[in-house]
Order: sequence, then C-alpha cells, then structure tokens
Amino acid sequence: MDEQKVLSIKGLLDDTPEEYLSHKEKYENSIRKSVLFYKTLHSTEDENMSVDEKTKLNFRNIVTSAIFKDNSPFMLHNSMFIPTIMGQGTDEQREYWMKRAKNMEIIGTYAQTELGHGTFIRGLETQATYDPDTEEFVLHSPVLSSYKWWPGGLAHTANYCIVMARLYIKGKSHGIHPFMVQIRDEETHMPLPGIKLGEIGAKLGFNTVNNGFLGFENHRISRDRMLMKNAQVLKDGTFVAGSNSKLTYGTMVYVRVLIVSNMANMLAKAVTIALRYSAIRRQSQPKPDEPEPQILDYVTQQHKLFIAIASSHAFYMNAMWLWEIYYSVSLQLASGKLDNLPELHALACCLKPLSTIDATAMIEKCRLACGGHGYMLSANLAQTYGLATAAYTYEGENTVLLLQAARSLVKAWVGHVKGRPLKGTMAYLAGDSTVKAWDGSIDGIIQSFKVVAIRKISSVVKILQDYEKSGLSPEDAWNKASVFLTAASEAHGRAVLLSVYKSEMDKRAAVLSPPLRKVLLQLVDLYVTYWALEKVGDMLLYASITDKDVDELQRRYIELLAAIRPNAVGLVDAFDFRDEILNSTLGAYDGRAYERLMEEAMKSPLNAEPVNQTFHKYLKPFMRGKL
Ligand SMILES: CC/C=C\C/C=C\C/C=C\C/C=C\C/C=C\C/C=C/C(=O)SCCNC(=O)CCNC(=O)[C@H](O)C(C)(C)COP(=O)(O)OP(=O)(O)OC[C@H]1O[C@@H](n2cnc3c(N)ncnc32)[C@H](O)[C@@H]1OP(=O)(O)O
Ligand SMILES: Cc1cc2nc3c(=O)[nH]c(=O)nc-3n(C[C@H](O)[C@H](O)[C@H](O)COP(=O)(O)OP(=O)(O)OC[C@H]3O[C@@H](n4cnc5c(N)ncnc54)[C@H](O)[C@@H]3O)c2cc1C
Repeated sequence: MDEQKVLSIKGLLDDTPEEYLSHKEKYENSIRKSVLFYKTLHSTEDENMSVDEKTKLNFRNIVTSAIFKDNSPFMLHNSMFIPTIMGQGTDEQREYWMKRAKNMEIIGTYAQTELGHGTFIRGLETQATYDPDTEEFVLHSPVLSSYKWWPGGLAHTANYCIVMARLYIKGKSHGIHPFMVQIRDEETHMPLPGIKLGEIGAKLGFNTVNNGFLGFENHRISRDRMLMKNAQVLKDGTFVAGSNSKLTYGTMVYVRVLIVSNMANMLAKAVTIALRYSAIRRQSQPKPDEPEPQILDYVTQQHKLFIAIASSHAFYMNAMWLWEIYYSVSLQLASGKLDNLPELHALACCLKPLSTIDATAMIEKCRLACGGHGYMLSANLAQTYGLATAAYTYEGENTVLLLQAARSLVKAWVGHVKGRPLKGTMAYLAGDSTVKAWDGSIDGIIQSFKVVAIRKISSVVKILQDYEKSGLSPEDAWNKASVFLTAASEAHGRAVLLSVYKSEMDKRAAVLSPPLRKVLLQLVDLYVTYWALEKVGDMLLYASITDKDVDELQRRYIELLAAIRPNAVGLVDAFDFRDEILNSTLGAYDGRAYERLMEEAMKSPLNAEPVNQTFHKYLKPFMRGKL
C-alpha cells in the first residue's frame, strides 16, 4: 500500500478511541472509517484475476479488518457476498451483480445461519417457494427459529444479501440454494415490505460488524434472483439439479481457506505487539549487580512468543499452498471436474480449525506475556483475541469441521485397506506405520507426525468397526467414537501443517540470502521441535522416542530459542505492520509504550475533569452519612 494511501488512512484513526464510544457510536464511526478506507483502497478487479491478485485482494481485505480494533461492517461484502456471486452466479448474473458490487453501488452480506440452525445447513428453515404463475419466489420465515441471525452488516449496512433458503416447488423441497435479495430501498435505505431487520446486540468482539437478524413475511423476488450456476428453476417450475449438491457450499470452502491466511495475519499482529513490548520492558533483577533485563531475555518469554512467529509463517505458507489448490479445484469445477473437491473440503476442514485453535491460544499467550499493560484495550491484544476466537466458530464450528475431515480420512483408510489407491495429501496413509527408531531430524520428526496420524486413523476405524460389529448403528458408532475421530483429524492436520511449512520453506530457501535462510529455517526447526515436545505422548506411543531423545529435544529447543533471540525484533519488524494497523500502545515502532499508554489514558472522558459529578451527587452525602 503506497505511502499516500496509508497517510490518508491515518486520518481514520485520529478520533476518539473506540473504547470510549457507545455501541451505536462505534458502529457509526466504523462506517465513517470504512467508507474512507474503501475510497482510499477501492480498485476494480475482474474475476479472472491471477492467484496472486486474488491473494492480494484477500490480503487487502484482511488489512481492512486489521485497521479496526474490530472489523468493518463491509467485511461480508468482500469476503462472502462477492465470492458467492462469483462462485454461484450464472455468467449473466455475474456480469450484472459483480459490477454493482465491485463499485460499491450496493453493499451485500451472506445470510445463511438462522436463530435455530448454524451448523446443520440441511436444517435451515427459511423458505423460498416458487410461484410459476408469477415466476417469482416467495421468501418466508415460518417460525422465529427460521430468522436469519448473525450475518455481518445485515442489521443497518447492507441493502442486498445472499439468502441461503430451502427451495420448494409444488410442495416438494429441493434443498438449500442461494438467492440474491434486496433488503433495503436503495434511496431511503428503509427495509422493503415483508422484511424485518435488526441488530443482534453486543458481542465479545466484532462489535462494529453490525451482525443482524432478518425475517421474511411472504416477500416476493423474481425468478432471476436465484443464483443458478449450480442448479436451475425453469419458468414452469422444473427443477434442474446441479452435478453436486455441495457446490452450493462453495463459498464456505473459500472463506475457510481465507481464514487460514487471516490467522497468519492476526497472529503476526499480536506477536509484533508483544515482542516489541518485551524488547522495551525491563523488569526484575536476577543479577544484583546488573540493571533490570529486557523481559525478552527471559527464556520463558521467548518460549511464549517465538512459536507465534513460526506459527504465523507456517499458517501463511499453508494458506498460500491451500489457496493454489482451491484455485485449481475451482477451475476444475468450472469445467465439471469434481473429483478433487472432497480433498479440498477435507483440507479446509483440517487447516481452518487448527489455524484458529493455535492462533487463538497464541494470541492470548501474547497478551498474557505483556503483564498488566497487555490487559489494556489500548494494547489491542484483547480485541485481536476477540476477532481470532470468533473464527473458531464461524465458517463451520471447529469440532464439526474436524468431524467432516474424519469422514474423508475414514473413507480413505477403509478404501486403502481394501486395496484402493490413496492420493494427494492422504497418500502418506499408505506409508510405513511404524517408526523403528526415533529420528530427531526435521524430516524425521515430520515423518513421525505422519505415523501418529496413520496410527490414530487406523485405530479409530477399528473402534468404529468394533462398535458396528457389536450391533450399534453407524451413526451411533460414529458419535461414540467422535472424540477420537477429531483427534485423528487433528493429527492429520498437524502432519499437513508441518510438512507443507517445511516443503514450502525449502522451495523458497534456494533464493534466500544465506543469513536469511538460516534464520527462517531456525523457525521451521523451532516449530517442528515445539510440536514434537507438545505431542510427546504421541511420540512415545507411536514414534519410538526415548527419554534420552526427549532430553535431547528439550536442549535443542532451548538452543533454538537462544539462536533466534538476536533476530527476534527483526523478525516481527519484517511483518511490516504500520503503527496505524497495529493500533497498539505497546507495539508502536518507536517503542514509546509508556508515553502512548499515558496519551491514551488521557483520552478517557473521565480525565476531562478532576472531580466527577457523582462526588457531589452521591459520594459526599454518602460519606457524610446523609444518604
Ligand atoms: C473488510 C474486511 C474484509 C474481509 C475479511 C477480513 C478478515 C476476515 C478474514 C476471513 C473471514 C472472512 C469472513 C468470515 C467472517 C465472518 C462471517 C462468517 C460467516 C459464516 O459463518 S457463514 C455460515 C457458515 N456456516 C457453516 O460453515 C456451516 C457448517 N456446516 C456445514 O458446512 C455442513 O452443514 C456440514 C457440517 C458440512 C454438513 O453438511 P451436510 O449435512 O450437507 O453434509 P454431510 O455431513 O451429510 O456430508 C455429505 C457429503 O458432502 C460432503 N461435503 C460437505 N460439505 C462440503 C463442502 N463444503 N464441499 C464439498 N463437499 C462437502 C461431505 O464430505 C460428505 O461427503 P461424503 O458423503 O463423506 O463423501
Ligand atoms: C462473529 C461471528 C460472525 C458470524 N457471521 C456470520 C455471517 O456473516 N453469516 C452467517 O450466515 N453466519 C455467521 N455466523 C454464524 C456462524 O456461522 C455459526 O455460529 C456457526 O456456523 C455455528 O453454528 P451455531 O452458532 O448455530 O452453533 P450450533 O450449530 O448450534 O453448534 C453449537 C455447538 O454444538 C456442537 N455441535 C453442533 N453440531 C455438532 C455436530 N454435528 N457434532 C458435534 N458437535 C456439534 C458444537 O460444540 C457447537 O459449538 C457468525 C458467527 C460468529 C460468531
């Protein structure tokens, strides 16, 4: 982003700190900033962009969200409304709606979740009943639980939205399909007749995203408002099914991929703040005759923070790798080739959960590593946590997605045992399932993680089969075994994260200068060693690690922390966040944390006067025994 554009963004932030605004003012201020920001950054893209351009678009979206301590009410417009038009619209629908959406002539959101259903899409109750006489769909919310609930920007911002509704034709349900629905008048912004809109209330985070509810009272839309790339309804009401009903779930796969890169970005932001603060904060005096050391010199502090740097790199490499797969599968789907969709779905169902689980935990660890000042909202660590932890839930709750991945892993393993070939990221399941002797090299440890996954998958399949032999139904057997099904998915995801990080870094290492290569490969080593120690139980069980090997791993880990220490600040500076993006009293580049903490404190409305009016109204009479 060029200097001029960023400078104009600076104006976004010279206003009252959001902490001291009301719920309503926060939203209004966020709209003001979003409009200014989008005007600054707005550019037109066409849907045939290269992977790089798409990645830049998403990165820009993420930067958009990173600018605000919360997220923009436009968030869903870019991250789901536009991708759904691109992925679910016919050529002419894309032609018409993409132009309007890209130019911000309309603002959209993606309304799928209802008060009564989020995970179980096939349980959604919003109805879209086709009327062949008028060639219209009648949208209706039959009960309270069918109200759309959660969509970002839905409450007061969007005037259009993609509604995922159950299609009925002549009384028969044809499943869930996407509909383009105008919800507000383009001039007055009033809700259209038969449409009830509102805000769902204050949340742990995302308090400027304007999450809303939407109810329909027999609201009619024309036939051409159903996005008909994957399934069609003809004028006479004939339903033409798509090649795969799950193609309507495509936007969710896209966002799950986006979330992996977003976790890389969120974690990078949090560790930049915490590590820079750790470099300026001095505390305690372990050596009586020496000054208080930087807290960054405490090895426990390095243990808390350096893994966050490595994890951000790992998530970014995996995200770019997954993006390439998404992009190529999308091109294949466009030509009717579906056979790689299940693997993409399974990968996204592993990497989205693992990246959000790790990022959420490590962002909180970054906050905890900053003592009391980390607890200040002006540090922007709590808000970053609030944004990240939401991703555990949205776009497919993590447990549910890990169970989805387990479906694919169980199918692959059962097929493998029957002699069917394994392919792609599951090919390793056909490999050696034993580790004869522990190999502590990076590649050796990664191989051990693959063996752990093989063993966990094969053992949970055995549990399933034993339950079914004992007479349990497949569904009951699945539920009984579900804790270990998610564990098997996590093990597979861990193996993928580690091997992709290593292989992607190896690809890049060849073009790096020797000093840079050394530092970045130290982070790979740290990441692999950290996880081997975190999962030492699995290594003992499945990878023939001995107590002597563990002792060696621990010493290697300590040496790696010491080796990374001299480059730690440089590594977070390399994330290249401007102060306006970090938006943090603790993480500013100039290191003036105390002055910034005081500057922000003085912005508190309470500091506008030395004596608050409650003294005379309550305290004084109370203390004089007069209340
Ligand atoms: C200004 C700033 C701009 C941008 C953003 C900035 C920062 C943030 C960055 C990123 C995030 C951006 C936006 C998100 C933020 C907030 C918005 C949040 C939005 C939402 O949450 S939208 C709603 C999301 N909801 C879900 O994900 C619901 C989860 N549930 C499901 O997906 C399905 O119900 C589930 C669990 C898959 C089950 O589906 P179903 O019951 O139909 O299937 P089965 O389990 O029976 O399986 C059948 C069969 O189908 C296969 N399958 C399932 N899903 C898919 C799929 N998606 N693709 C392909 N195949 C699929 C499944 O594997 C089975 O196959 P099998 O029979 O095993 O062969
Ligand atoms: C910040 C935020 C923004 C959001 N934005 C949007 C948006 O823009 N558009 C939109 O459509 N939606 C949005 N959502 C909604 C989100 O997609 C749903 O919250 C999510 O899909 C989970 O559904 P749910 O909340 O109904 O929880 P449920 O599906 O009721 O699940 C509740 C819990 O039950 C358990 N559970 C459920 N199903 C299973 C299962 N099959 N197996 C095992 N355990 C299970 C899990 O522990 C789960 O956490 C947003 C949510 C959040 C938090």
